[in-house]
Amino acid sequence: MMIGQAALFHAGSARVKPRWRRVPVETVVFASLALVTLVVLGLGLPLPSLTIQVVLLGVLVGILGLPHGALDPLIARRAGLWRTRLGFAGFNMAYILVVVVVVLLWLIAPVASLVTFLLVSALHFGSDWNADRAPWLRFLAGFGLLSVPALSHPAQVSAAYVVLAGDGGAVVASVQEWLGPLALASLLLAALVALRHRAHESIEILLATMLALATEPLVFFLLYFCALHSVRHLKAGFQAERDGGRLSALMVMVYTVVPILVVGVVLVWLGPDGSLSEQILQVVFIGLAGLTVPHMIVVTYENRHRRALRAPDLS
Ligand SMILES: CC1=C(/C=C/C(C)=C/C=C/C(C)=C/C=O)C(C)(C)CCC1
Ligand SMILES: [Fe+2]
Repeated sequence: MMIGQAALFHAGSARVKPRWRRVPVETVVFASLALVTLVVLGLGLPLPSLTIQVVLLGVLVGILGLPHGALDPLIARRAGLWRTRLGFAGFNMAYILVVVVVVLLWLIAPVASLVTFLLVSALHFGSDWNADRAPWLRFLAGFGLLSVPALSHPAQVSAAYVVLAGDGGAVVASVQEWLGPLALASLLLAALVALRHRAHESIEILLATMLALATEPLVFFLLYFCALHSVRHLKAGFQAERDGGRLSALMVMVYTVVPILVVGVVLVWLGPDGSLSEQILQVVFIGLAGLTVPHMIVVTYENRHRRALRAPDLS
Protein backbone atom coordinates (compact mmCIF):
# COMPACT_ATOMS: atom_id res chain seq x y z
CA MET A 1 0.00 0.00 0.00
CA MET A 2 2.77 2.42 1.05
CA ILE A 3 4.82 1.55 -2.01
CA GLY A 4 1.78 1.96 -4.21
CA GLN A 5 1.07 5.39 -2.76
CA ALA A 6 4.67 6.52 -3.10
CA ALA A 7 4.80 5.35 -6.70
CA LEU A 8 1.53 7.08 -7.43
CA PHE A 9 2.75 10.30 -5.85
CA HIS A 10 6.00 10.10 -7.78
CA ALA A 11 4.28 9.40 -11.10
CA GLY A 12 1.86 12.26 -10.43
CA SER A 13 4.52 14.74 -9.43
CA ALA A 14 6.61 13.98 -12.51
CA ARG A 15 3.78 15.35 -14.61
CA VAL A 16 3.13 18.38 -12.40
CA LYS A 17 4.84 21.48 -13.78
CA PRO A 18 6.85 23.67 -11.39
CA ARG A 19 4.77 26.62 -10.11
CA TRP A 20 6.44 29.28 -12.28
CA ARG A 21 5.83 27.25 -15.44
CA ARG A 22 2.13 27.20 -14.70
CA VAL A 23 1.96 30.99 -15.08
CA PRO A 24 0.12 31.68 -18.36
CA VAL A 25 2.04 33.47 -21.10
CA GLU A 26 -0.53 36.30 -21.24
CA THR A 27 0.08 37.03 -17.54
CA VAL A 28 3.79 37.48 -18.27
CA VAL A 29 3.13 39.64 -21.36
CA PHE A 30 0.58 41.83 -19.56
CA ALA A 31 2.61 42.14 -16.35
CA SER A 32 5.77 43.12 -18.27
CA LEU A 33 3.97 45.76 -20.35
CA ALA A 34 2.14 47.08 -17.27
CA LEU A 35 5.39 47.37 -15.29
CA VAL A 36 7.18 49.14 -18.17
CA THR A 37 4.26 51.60 -18.45
CA LEU A 38 4.24 52.23 -14.70
CA VAL A 39 8.02 52.82 -14.71
CA VAL A 40 7.71 55.22 -17.69
CA LEU A 41 5.05 57.13 -15.75
CA GLY A 42 7.07 57.02 -12.53
CA LEU A 43 10.06 58.55 -14.32
CA GLY A 44 7.80 61.34 -15.53
CA LEU A 45 8.34 60.39 -19.20
CA PRO A 46 5.45 61.36 -21.51
CA LEU A 47 2.93 58.86 -22.91
CA PRO A 48 1.82 59.17 -26.56
CA SER A 49 -0.58 62.06 -27.34
CA LEU A 50 -4.35 61.42 -27.34
CA THR A 51 -4.49 61.26 -31.16
CA ILE A 52 -1.70 58.65 -31.24
CA GLN A 53 -3.45 56.71 -28.46
CA VAL A 54 -6.69 56.62 -30.47
CA VAL A 55 -4.91 55.54 -33.68
CA LEU A 56 -3.02 52.85 -31.74
CA LEU A 57 -6.34 51.75 -30.25
CA GLY A 58 -7.89 51.37 -33.71
CA VAL A 59 -4.93 49.42 -35.10
CA LEU A 60 -4.25 47.17 -32.09
CA VAL A 61 -7.91 46.37 -31.39
CA GLY A 62 -8.15 45.38 -35.08
CA ILE A 63 -5.03 43.20 -35.03
CA LEU A 64 -5.15 41.75 -31.51
CA GLY A 65 -8.68 42.32 -30.21
CA LEU A 66 -10.88 41.26 -33.13
CA PRO A 67 -9.25 37.83 -33.65
CA HIS A 68 -10.49 36.59 -30.26
CA GLY A 69 -14.07 37.12 -31.42
CA ALA A 70 -13.18 35.64 -34.80
CA LEU A 71 -13.09 32.24 -33.11
CA ASP A 72 -16.82 32.45 -32.41
CA PRO A 73 -17.95 30.32 -35.41
CA LEU A 74 -15.65 27.52 -34.19
CA ILE A 75 -16.85 27.86 -30.60
CA ALA A 76 -20.43 27.76 -31.88
CA ARG A 77 -19.72 24.60 -33.83
CA ARG A 78 -18.29 22.90 -30.73
CA ALA A 79 -21.40 23.91 -28.81
CA GLY A 80 -23.57 22.37 -31.51
CA LEU A 81 -25.06 25.69 -32.68
CA TRP A 82 -24.40 24.68 -36.29
CA ARG A 83 -23.35 21.47 -38.03
CA THR A 84 -24.07 21.71 -41.74
CA ARG A 85 -23.17 24.32 -44.40
CA LEU A 86 -26.69 25.64 -44.20
CA GLY A 87 -26.40 25.86 -40.42
CA PHE A 88 -23.12 27.77 -40.83
CA ALA A 89 -24.80 30.26 -43.17
CA GLY A 90 -27.69 30.64 -40.70
CA PHE A 91 -25.27 31.18 -37.82
CA ASN A 92 -23.48 33.94 -39.74
CA MET A 93 -26.72 35.65 -40.67
CA ALA A 94 -28.01 35.59 -37.09
CA TYR A 95 -24.64 36.90 -35.82
CA ILE A 96 -24.60 39.78 -38.30
CA LEU A 97 -28.24 40.57 -37.54
CA VAL A 98 -27.49 40.89 -33.82
CA VAL A 99 -24.51 43.20 -34.56
CA VAL A 100 -26.66 45.40 -36.83
CA VAL A 101 -29.53 45.56 -34.29
CA VAL A 102 -27.14 46.54 -31.45
CA VAL A 103 -25.52 49.28 -33.55
CA LEU A 104 -28.96 50.61 -34.61
CA LEU A 105 -30.15 50.56 -30.99
CA TRP A 106 -27.03 52.55 -30.07
CA LEU A 107 -27.93 55.20 -32.64
CA ILE A 108 -31.53 55.37 -31.33
CA ALA A 109 -30.79 55.25 -27.57
CA PRO A 110 -27.09 55.98 -27.04
CA VAL A 111 -27.03 56.52 -23.27
CA ALA A 112 -29.06 53.38 -22.42
CA SER A 113 -26.86 51.45 -24.87
CA LEU A 114 -23.66 52.78 -23.26
CA VAL A 115 -24.89 51.74 -19.81
CA THR A 116 -25.92 48.28 -21.07
CA PHE A 117 -22.58 47.92 -22.87
CA LEU A 118 -20.70 48.76 -19.66
CA LEU A 119 -22.75 46.27 -17.61
CA VAL A 120 -22.39 43.46 -20.17
CA SER A 121 -18.67 44.20 -20.57
CA ALA A 122 -18.21 44.15 -16.78
CA LEU A 123 -19.47 40.57 -16.62
CA HIS A 124 -17.49 39.61 -19.73
CA PHE A 125 -14.17 41.08 -18.54
CA GLY A 126 -14.71 40.12 -14.90
CA SER A 127 -14.99 36.48 -15.99
CA ASP A 128 -11.30 36.57 -16.92
CA TRP A 129 -10.77 35.98 -13.19
CA ASN A 130 -12.23 33.65 -10.55
CA ALA A 131 -13.96 31.73 -13.34
CA ASP A 132 -15.40 29.11 -10.98
CA ARG A 133 -16.79 31.67 -8.50
CA ALA A 134 -20.24 33.26 -8.32
CA PRO A 135 -21.26 35.57 -11.20
CA TRP A 136 -21.73 38.54 -8.81
CA LEU A 137 -18.06 38.37 -7.77
CA ARG A 138 -16.94 38.25 -11.40
CA PHE A 139 -19.29 41.11 -12.28
CA LEU A 140 -17.89 43.21 -9.41
CA ALA A 141 -14.31 42.71 -10.68
CA GLY A 142 -15.33 43.77 -14.20
CA PHE A 143 -17.32 46.71 -12.85
CA GLY A 144 -14.23 47.75 -10.87
CA LEU A 145 -12.00 47.45 -13.93
CA LEU A 146 -14.30 49.65 -16.02
CA SER A 147 -15.03 52.21 -13.29
CA VAL A 148 -11.62 52.97 -11.75
CA PRO A 149 -10.59 55.02 -14.87
CA ALA A 150 -13.58 57.32 -14.17
CA LEU A 151 -12.27 57.84 -10.63
CA SER A 152 -8.67 58.54 -11.63
CA HIS A 153 -9.25 60.35 -14.96
CA PRO A 154 -12.81 61.72 -14.83
CA ALA A 155 -12.34 64.33 -17.56
CA GLN A 156 -10.95 61.85 -20.11
CA VAL A 157 -13.60 59.18 -19.47
CA SER A 158 -16.35 61.79 -19.58
CA ALA A 159 -15.03 63.15 -22.91
CA ALA A 160 -14.86 59.63 -24.39
CA TYR A 161 -18.43 58.81 -23.28
CA VAL A 162 -19.70 62.14 -24.70
CA VAL A 163 -18.16 61.21 -28.08
CA LEU A 164 -19.92 57.83 -27.87
CA ALA A 165 -23.30 58.79 -26.41
CA GLY A 166 -23.70 62.57 -26.44
CA ASP A 167 -24.07 64.80 -23.36
CA GLY A 168 -25.74 62.03 -21.31
CA GLY A 169 -22.43 60.17 -21.44
CA ALA A 170 -21.00 62.69 -18.96
CA VAL A 171 -23.64 61.66 -16.40
CA VAL A 172 -22.64 58.01 -16.79
CA ALA A 173 -19.00 58.96 -16.18
CA SER A 174 -19.89 60.92 -13.01
CA VAL A 175 -21.92 58.01 -11.63
CA GLN A 176 -18.91 55.74 -12.19
CA GLU A 177 -16.61 58.32 -10.60
CA TRP A 178 -18.91 58.45 -7.58
CA LEU A 179 -18.87 54.63 -7.38
CA GLY A 180 -15.06 54.70 -7.71
CA PRO A 181 -14.23 53.69 -4.11
CA LEU A 182 -16.62 50.73 -4.42
CA ALA A 183 -14.91 49.86 -7.72
CA LEU A 184 -11.50 49.81 -6.03
CA ALA A 185 -12.82 47.69 -3.15
CA SER A 186 -14.35 45.22 -5.67
CA LEU A 187 -11.02 44.75 -7.42
CA LEU A 188 -9.20 44.21 -4.13
CA LEU A 189 -11.83 41.65 -3.09
CA ALA A 190 -11.43 39.81 -6.41
CA ALA A 191 -7.62 39.85 -5.99
CA LEU A 192 -7.97 38.46 -2.48
CA VAL A 193 -10.33 35.68 -3.55
CA ALA A 194 -8.01 34.71 -6.41
CA LEU A 195 -4.92 34.68 -4.18
CA ARG A 196 -5.48 31.21 -2.70
CA HIS A 197 -5.71 29.13 -5.86
CA ARG A 198 -4.69 31.41 -8.71
CA ALA A 199 -1.97 33.78 -7.51
CA HIS A 200 -1.22 34.89 -11.08
CA GLU A 201 -4.78 36.23 -11.35
CA SER A 202 -4.26 38.30 -8.20
CA ILE A 203 -1.18 39.83 -9.79
CA GLU A 204 -3.13 40.59 -12.98
CA ILE A 205 -5.94 42.24 -11.01
CA LEU A 206 -3.55 44.33 -8.92
CA LEU A 207 -1.52 45.46 -11.94
CA ALA A 208 -4.70 46.26 -13.90
CA THR A 209 -5.92 48.31 -10.93
CA MET A 210 -2.61 50.20 -10.73
CA LEU A 211 -2.72 50.87 -14.47
CA ALA A 212 -6.33 52.07 -14.27
CA LEU A 213 -5.33 54.44 -11.47
CA ALA A 214 -2.11 55.72 -13.01
CA THR A 215 -2.46 55.81 -16.79
CA GLU A 216 -4.71 57.45 -19.35
CA PRO A 217 -7.94 55.38 -19.74
CA LEU A 218 -7.24 54.44 -23.37
CA VAL A 219 -3.70 53.26 -22.61
CA PHE A 220 -5.03 51.19 -19.70
CA PHE A 221 -7.77 49.68 -21.89
CA LEU A 222 -5.34 48.93 -24.73
CA LEU A 223 -2.94 47.08 -22.45
CA TYR A 224 -5.63 45.10 -20.62
CA PHE A 225 -7.73 44.28 -23.70
CA CYS A 226 -4.98 43.46 -26.19
CA ALA A 227 -2.26 41.97 -23.97
CA LEU A 228 -4.40 40.06 -21.45
CA HIS A 229 -8.06 39.51 -22.38
CA SER A 230 -7.65 38.90 -26.08
CA VAL A 231 -4.48 36.78 -25.79
CA ARG A 232 -6.11 34.61 -23.09
CA HIS A 233 -9.21 33.91 -25.18
CA LEU A 234 -7.27 33.39 -28.40
CA LYS A 235 -5.00 30.89 -26.67
CA ALA A 236 -7.95 29.00 -25.16
CA GLY A 237 -9.71 29.00 -28.54
CA PHE A 238 -6.71 27.60 -30.41
CA GLN A 239 -6.13 25.01 -27.68
CA ALA A 240 -9.71 23.81 -27.97
CA GLU A 241 -9.42 23.68 -31.77
CA ARG A 242 -5.96 22.11 -31.95
CA ASP A 243 -7.17 19.55 -34.48
CA GLY A 244 -8.59 22.31 -36.69
CA GLY A 245 -5.09 23.46 -37.77
CA ARG A 246 -5.21 25.54 -40.94
CA LEU A 247 -8.99 25.83 -40.95
CA SER A 248 -8.96 27.62 -37.56
CA ALA A 249 -6.23 30.01 -38.69
CA LEU A 250 -8.08 30.73 -41.95
CA MET A 251 -11.34 31.29 -40.11
CA VAL A 252 -9.71 33.73 -37.68
CA MET A 253 -8.12 35.63 -40.56
CA VAL A 254 -11.33 35.93 -42.57
CA TYR A 255 -13.41 36.93 -39.53
CA THR A 256 -10.84 39.58 -38.58
CA VAL A 257 -10.28 41.06 -42.02
CA VAL A 258 -13.93 41.20 -43.13
CA PRO A 259 -15.16 43.45 -40.25
CA ILE A 260 -12.15 45.76 -40.76
CA LEU A 261 -13.00 46.04 -44.49
CA VAL A 262 -16.69 46.65 -43.73
CA VAL A 263 -15.79 49.42 -41.26
CA GLY A 264 -13.39 50.93 -43.83
CA VAL A 265 -16.08 50.94 -46.53
CA VAL A 266 -18.70 52.43 -44.18
CA LEU A 267 -16.27 55.17 -43.09
CA VAL A 268 -15.42 56.11 -46.68
CA TRP A 269 -19.11 56.00 -47.61
CA LEU A 270 -20.19 58.24 -44.71
CA GLY A 271 -17.37 60.70 -45.39
CA PRO A 272 -15.63 62.81 -42.73
CA ASP A 273 -17.83 63.72 -39.76
CA GLY A 274 -16.14 65.30 -36.74
CA SER A 275 -12.44 64.73 -36.11
CA LEU A 276 -10.72 61.53 -37.18
CA SER A 277 -9.95 60.51 -33.58
CA GLU A 278 -13.61 60.96 -32.60
CA GLN A 279 -14.64 58.80 -35.54
CA ILE A 280 -12.12 56.08 -34.66
CA LEU A 281 -13.32 56.12 -31.04
CA GLN A 282 -16.93 55.72 -32.16
CA VAL A 283 -16.15 52.95 -34.62
CA VAL A 284 -13.99 51.04 -32.13
CA PHE A 285 -16.33 51.17 -29.13
CA ILE A 286 -19.75 51.08 -30.84
CA GLY A 287 -18.35 48.33 -33.10
CA LEU A 288 -17.07 46.44 -30.04
CA ALA A 289 -20.49 46.83 -28.41
CA GLY A 290 -22.14 45.35 -31.51
CA LEU A 291 -19.71 42.44 -31.60
CA THR A 292 -19.71 41.85 -27.84
CA VAL A 293 -23.39 40.88 -27.66
CA PRO A 294 -23.29 37.91 -30.09
CA HIS A 295 -19.75 37.08 -28.80
CA MET A 296 -21.10 36.78 -25.25
CA ILE A 297 -24.13 34.79 -26.36
CA VAL A 298 -21.86 32.26 -28.11
CA VAL A 299 -19.36 32.06 -25.22
CA THR A 300 -22.11 31.71 -22.59
CA TYR A 301 -23.89 29.06 -24.65
CA GLU A 302 -20.68 27.08 -25.03
CA ASN A 303 -19.89 27.29 -21.29
CA ARG A 304 -23.39 25.96 -20.50
CA HIS A 305 -22.90 23.18 -23.05
CA ARG A 306 -19.49 22.35 -21.52
CA ARG A 307 -20.93 22.34 -18.01
CA ALA A 308 -23.70 20.05 -19.17
CA LEU A 309 -20.94 17.69 -20.35
CA ARG A 310 -19.17 18.29 -17.00
CA ALA A 311 -15.93 19.58 -18.58
CA PRO A 312 -14.01 22.71 -17.36
CA ASP A 313 -14.61 26.17 -18.95
CA LEU A 314 -12.23 27.19 -21.72
CA SER A 315 -13.54 30.45 -23.11
C1 LIG B 1 -15.42 53.45 -23.77
C2 LIG B 1 -14.37 53.55 -22.72
C3 LIG B 1 -14.18 52.55 -21.79
C4 LIG B 1 -14.95 51.27 -21.84
C5 LIG B 1 -14.74 50.32 -22.77
C6 LIG B 1 -15.45 49.05 -22.85
C7 LIG B 1 -16.60 48.82 -21.95
C8 LIG B 1 -15.05 48.12 -23.77
C9 LIG B 1 -15.60 46.78 -23.91
C10 LIG B 1 -15.12 45.91 -24.86
C11 LIG B 1 -15.51 44.52 -24.96
C12 LIG B 1 -16.56 43.96 -24.09
C13 LIG B 1 -14.85 43.69 -25.85
C14 LIG B 1 -15.11 42.26 -25.99
O1 LIG B 1 -14.29 41.38 -25.99
C15 LIG B 1 -13.16 52.69 -20.67
C16 LIG B 1 -11.99 51.74 -20.89
C17 LIG B 1 -13.81 52.38 -19.34
C18 LIG B 1 -12.64 54.12 -20.54
C19 LIG B 1 -12.39 54.79 -21.83
C20 LIG B 1 -13.59 54.82 -22.70
FE1 LIG C 1 -13.97 39.02 -25.23
